[in-house]
Amino acid sequence: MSGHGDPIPMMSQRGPALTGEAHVPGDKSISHRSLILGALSVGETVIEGLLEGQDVLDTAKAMRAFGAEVTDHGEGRWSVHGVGVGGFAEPAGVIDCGNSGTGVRLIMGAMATTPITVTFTGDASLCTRPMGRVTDPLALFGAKAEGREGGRLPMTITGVRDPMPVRYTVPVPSAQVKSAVLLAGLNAPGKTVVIEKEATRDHTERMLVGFGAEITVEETEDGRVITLTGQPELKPQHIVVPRDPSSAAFPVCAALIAEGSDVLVPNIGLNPTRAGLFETLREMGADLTYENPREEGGEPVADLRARFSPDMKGIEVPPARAASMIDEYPVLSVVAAFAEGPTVMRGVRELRVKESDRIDAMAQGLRAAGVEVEEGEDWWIVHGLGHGKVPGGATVESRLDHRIAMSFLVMGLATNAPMRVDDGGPIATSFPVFEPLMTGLGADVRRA
Ligand SMILES: O=C(O)C1=C[C@@H](OP(=O)(O)O)[C@@H](O)[C@H](O)C1
Ligand SMILES: C=C(OP(=O)(O)O)C(=O)O
Repeated sequence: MSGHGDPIPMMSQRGPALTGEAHVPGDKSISHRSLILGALSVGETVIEGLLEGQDVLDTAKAMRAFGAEVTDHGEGRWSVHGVGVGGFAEPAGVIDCGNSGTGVRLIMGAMATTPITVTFTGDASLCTRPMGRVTDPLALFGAKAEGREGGRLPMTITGVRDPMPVRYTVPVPSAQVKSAVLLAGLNAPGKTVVIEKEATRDHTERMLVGFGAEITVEETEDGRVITLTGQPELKPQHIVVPRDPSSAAFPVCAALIAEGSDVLVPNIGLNPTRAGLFETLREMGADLTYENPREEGGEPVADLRARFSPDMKGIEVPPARAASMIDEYPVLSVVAAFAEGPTVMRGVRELRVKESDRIDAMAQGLRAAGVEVEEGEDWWIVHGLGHGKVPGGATVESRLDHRIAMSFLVMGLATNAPMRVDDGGPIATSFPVFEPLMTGLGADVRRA
């Protein structure tokens, strides 16, 4: 999907307290990886609870183009009949990853050590995002990339027949880059080593273990050292995708700011590489509890209970926590507007290269809604006004960015005047049931 349909203007406003249960969809990161690793296995992988957002559907389509048999059995149950490591066929057409950075970067890694030539593209947002961070390490294996200036899509990658294993220190905190190198390393002989100075989400490492690869992780002074032995035969898996903490963030934050609310968000994966937002909210004084904590599929899981929290205080978010909540800064900045005093967010340069420049998109929308924001290249400060004091009444551009659209629609549930976004269409990339889920809690969120 390189284009989007007509814009879908949406609005939200204060209404009754939010109550009830919010069953958010499957985790987007794990859904992409389930399809890709399933396609690289020999035999049939069954996936339950796959996120059926457009980003993941585009990855499913891509896996079919590489020769895997991908079947939708209904109600979130999918199967992938894989072609094995090194078994990708050359696709007949261009691989269009739509809006998805994760999709395009992981698939580039997965094909780079197979001798096929593949052209990748995406929508107007994805075509502005940097791909050099992935094609640089893929070149070390011997893959060649030709794209637009600045390493932008559309881009053609020619995979290498006799790849060399690599040792690579990831220069930016990015699970997508780390994962692309590991997926490329799957079809290189010997040991591929990836070093990350800051821990990022570790789903690829955990899932590779599940699929039967030989992979070790050592915590050292230089960071996390991940060693993968190439050319395994990956064994198909039965995967139950946990619910997405990044989607849970929206009903949780809505409940914290909307008067009188009490919402349960069951079965949320609390892998420490993903749970930074919830820790931050608790430090701000949010009434957010983890009920029924347990382990499922080797991951910590709990039911999140969020209640209206009128007395939250702004805090300095530890920069070391950034990677574990990188997609949650937009909605955190909304909560920060309703807390007392400044919330300081540093070490967040990566926010500038997401689906939009998220610091700029949020800062402009928050200012239009009457909230003071300061910003620098890798930091920003939201000056919270406190509960009941945020004016709102703005129309904000969502910039082809689902998280910007959802964040401002959450904001409108507690501002003095309604909030509008020019296009809620991108929400379907990660959280297609956002609108019915929020209205099911009692929120006044609608197409306008
Ligand atoms: O690996 C992943 O599944 C993701 C990694 C993160 O991106 P970066 O690797 O660019 O930080 C995150 O923002 C994205 O939503 C999903
Ligand atoms: C950054 C995101 O996704 P991606 O990089 O996959 O486009 C996101 O979902 O917030």
